Amino acid sequence: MKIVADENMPYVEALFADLGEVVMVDGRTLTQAQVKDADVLLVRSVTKVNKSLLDGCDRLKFVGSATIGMDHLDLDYLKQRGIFCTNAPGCNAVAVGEYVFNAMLELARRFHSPLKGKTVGIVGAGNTGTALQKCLEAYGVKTLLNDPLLEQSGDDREFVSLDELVERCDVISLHVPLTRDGEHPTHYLFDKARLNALAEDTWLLNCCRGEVIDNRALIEVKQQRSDLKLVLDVWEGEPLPLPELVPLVEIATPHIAGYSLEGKARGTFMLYQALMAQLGKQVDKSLSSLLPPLWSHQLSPLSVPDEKALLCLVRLVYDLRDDDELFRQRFQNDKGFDLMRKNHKHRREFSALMLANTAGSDVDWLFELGFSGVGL
Ligand SMILES: NC(=O)c1ccc[n+]([C@@H]2O[C@H](COP(=O)([O-])OP(=O)(O)OC[C@H]3O[C@@H](n4cnc5c(N)ncnc54)[C@H](O)[C@@H]3O)[C@@H](O)[C@H]2O)c1
Ligand SMILES: O=C(O)[C@H](O)[C@H](O)COP(=O)(O)O
Repeated sequence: MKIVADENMPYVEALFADLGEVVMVDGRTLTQAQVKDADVLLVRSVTKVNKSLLDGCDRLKFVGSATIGMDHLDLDYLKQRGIFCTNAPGCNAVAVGEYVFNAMLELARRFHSPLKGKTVGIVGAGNTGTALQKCLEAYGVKTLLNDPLLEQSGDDREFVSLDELVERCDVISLHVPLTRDGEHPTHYLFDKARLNALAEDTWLLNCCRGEVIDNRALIEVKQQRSDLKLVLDVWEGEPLPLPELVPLVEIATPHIAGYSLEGKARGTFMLYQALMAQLGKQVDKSLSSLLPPLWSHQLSPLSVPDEKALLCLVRLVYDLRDDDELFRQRFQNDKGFDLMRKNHKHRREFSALMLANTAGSDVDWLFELGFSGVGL
């Protein structure tokens, strides 16, 4: 069996080498010739899997994407060809939730405007939106949710309309798939009119897909409104964001919100499980055996952290300012965006940090936030 896999997918050798020949490729530039004799194709979001890539790939039986987004996959074509296709929903939800929470704490510190006390609107309350909601609720921040599809499906959380969310929230974070059809398309969901409707001093964060915001309109609006604060991890036209937009953004990163070591490993492992099921084989490897152990050092908070101390704790796990700085230096270099993603130093999730000696102190909410506790 020949398995062709994106080189930005960790643990492929460890999980798939028993099953056949593994060939690692650059997913962005993958060609038909490289996939021609593959039985299994493992991709990330940068590979468009469609007729022009797969025409003539007669042996292909399995396509797996180690992502939640599926907008790069031509599902109708794959179905028509009878090629099994799967993705990895939820694999990077914690990573995205923690990235966004982290970014909000950074904005709060930079603009002397505490996160505690604000109302945060979450547009799209699926895996990543819910992970963010969990962090915010652990910290005691009020959230409003907008998700017409979940609302219609009977999800028992409380939902509001997008107009109401925009009107009532101090902070808005986007967590929807990129869709162009159906009753609730998300392409340019934040167009010029909606951007203009944002309340004064709104913080707008986008970690889902660049095209959910009209980026040209965003430039125009932001040039008129210095009160708006932006965090963008995703960009229209990736890997070439509009260069005028980057300096207008407070925190700018190259589509790495989901790039925790745990998140990427979960993505590969979910594809391994799916392929084993397709082959009728037993899963004989475990995710925990692949991941490095939790950090051996433990931290003993002496008192309940205030927002500044919480940010220090969060920065200890992942200092978002490093990626922001690097991105500004490199995004215009040849392949700068993709190289930064390829060489991204895997960050851990909050759970890698063990908090000790917390008995008796009022810090249970830190465990709700995701940190590990000795003996928990
Ligand atoms: N930056 C990153 O690294 C990164 C990582 C993970 C996911 N993503 C992107 O974020 C998206 C969301 O990820 P997820 O794991 O939460 O997906 P998910 O499918 O679990 O949740 C998406 C939610 O959005 C809702 N939705 C769809 N259309 C909507 C609309 N018009 N208005 C409001 N809600 C709507 C859906 O009902 C669903 O509940 C993915 O599709 C992917 O494109 C980016
Ligand atoms: O849809 C997702 O899950 C993420 O956007 C995706 O994982 C980002 O990483 P990539 O697949 O582009 O490496």
